[in-house]
Amino acid sequence: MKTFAEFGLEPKILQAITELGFEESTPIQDQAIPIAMSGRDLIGQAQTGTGKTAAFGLPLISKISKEEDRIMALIMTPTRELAIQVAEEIGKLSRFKGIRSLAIYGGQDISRQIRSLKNKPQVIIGTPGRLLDHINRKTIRLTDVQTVVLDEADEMLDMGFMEDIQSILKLVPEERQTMLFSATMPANIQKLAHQFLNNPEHVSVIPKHVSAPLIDQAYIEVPERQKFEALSRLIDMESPDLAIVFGRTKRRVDELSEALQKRGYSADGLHGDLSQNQRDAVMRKFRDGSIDVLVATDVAARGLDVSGVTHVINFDLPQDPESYVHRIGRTGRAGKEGTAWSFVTPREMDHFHFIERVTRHRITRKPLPTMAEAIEGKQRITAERLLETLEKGELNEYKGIAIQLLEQYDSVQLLTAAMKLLTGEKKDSDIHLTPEDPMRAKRRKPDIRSGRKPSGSYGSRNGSTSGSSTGGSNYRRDRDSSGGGSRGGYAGKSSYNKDGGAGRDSSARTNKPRPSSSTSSSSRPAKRPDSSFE
Ligand SMILES: Nc1ncnc2c1ncn2[C@@H]1O[C@H](COP(=O)(O)OP(=O)(O)OP(=O)(O)O)[C@@H](O)[C@H]1O
Ligand SMILES: [Mg+2]
Repeated sequence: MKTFAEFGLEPKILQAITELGFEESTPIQDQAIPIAMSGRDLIGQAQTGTGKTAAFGLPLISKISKEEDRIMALIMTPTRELAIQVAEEIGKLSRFKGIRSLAIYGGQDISRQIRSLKNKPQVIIGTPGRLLDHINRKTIRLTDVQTVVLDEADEMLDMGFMEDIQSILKLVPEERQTMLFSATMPANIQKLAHQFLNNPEHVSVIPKHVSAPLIDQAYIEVPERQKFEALSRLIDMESPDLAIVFGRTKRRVDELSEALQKRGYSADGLHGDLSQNQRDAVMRKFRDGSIDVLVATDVAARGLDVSGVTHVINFDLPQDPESYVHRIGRTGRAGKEGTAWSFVTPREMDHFHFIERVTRHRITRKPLPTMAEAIEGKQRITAERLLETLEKGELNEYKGIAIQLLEQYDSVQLLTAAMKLLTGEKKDSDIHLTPEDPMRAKRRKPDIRSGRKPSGSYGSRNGSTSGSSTGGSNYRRDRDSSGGGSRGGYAGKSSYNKDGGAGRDSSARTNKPRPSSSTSSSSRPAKRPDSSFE
């Protein structure tokens, strides 16, 4: 760990870092910042929540002059919410230096973006489709770009952005610096690296486990039809400050957030079929704590940094181990602890063990919380709220009536009644969730059956700046070989697309804003239940 001053960053940037409360650099920052400052291409891998944004953001900002009136740096992200968040972090880091940055993403009024572009931002943070749209309209020119970052690089590849990225990078000068970052770097990232990077340095601070160390991981074996009861008991028992619940499909997210609301939880849903205004509103509510539970598809799995998220719950198991790592990584960030729970139906045990194996983490099995534990959890919270109110004081207005009541009734009984009222009865409303198909174990390739461990992306290159990730994650290779990226090696894959479409009516799907360019949409494999991220 270093102090940021040791990187030779200018005072105005150091001032911003101090203001953000960063005291020491994180390991990925230690390793990546000097290389990035030197101008070399870089592939950076480090656990979720360990400050990769600043690792690429600080060197990028330090190279740009305030006087520039051209786009000097381009950061691409797979989702809109992440583009917004990264733009905010870049904004904070460059505040005193006076660098102008702008998020460019689908779903937002394009003429508004065009107006903002007139302010001559030096840093653009965008999703590929909308970027291409601007490029085609000639509202964005990339001919002066010196630095390109692909955040969540493996996800961009996975979502089928390869062609879009190719088209975009063709327009960026070749003598640029290019950096790829993610917590997971499957072997096929080499394809990206090969094409777009020039003799990159690999920085990997993944120790033994790819998942972040401060996350307590557990699973509950539960049949599909009992999942909702399990969820409400779990939330009651654990009383999270903020929780993210991941569902497999958009329909699932809609049904689940509605069901939670019916039961009296403060929850809302996020997925790719909502309008951007709705998406923004949900994220705003979650960030300011006006909802406690965010129910989301994998659109929220990558990169999102919301402080106070104490719990991640995989209501449905994710499709692949990477997604598991990123989903649970929404908690346990920046040195804080977090808890991740996964619901596993009996038929999904093989798939779950596969996730355990690839992530090299044994996940503790826990029993379904009992009704008594759930009630106890709720009562504990009520007692805490009561005591907080007591400590805050300003209770005089209520004293008169309290004294009167105490003269007439037994104090224990009175308090008990007050607690009951505060805790609230569980509303026994009619909850119906459409069952989801189980997530199946992938078909094994011979090299896995022969006992070779999946390697490469989760390797134990222990803090080194090693050569490359050859060797590779086996299951990624399966996925590639089984259908050009649009179909994977997972037996149940075809159902995801079907469910994804069925989640909303087709008019909702056509709402999905697409870039006008023909380059971007048709070639994209619709491999996820919620592929309308960007
Ligand atoms: N040196 C630091 N000291 C304290 N906090 C930091 C430091 N660097 C970054 N942070 C904070 O840590 C949090 C996580 O950072 P960031 O979002 O960059 O993580 P990440 O590695 O990109 O994670 P993910 O893989 O999930 O995208 C942010 O709130 C960020 O402001
Ligand atoms: Mg990140």
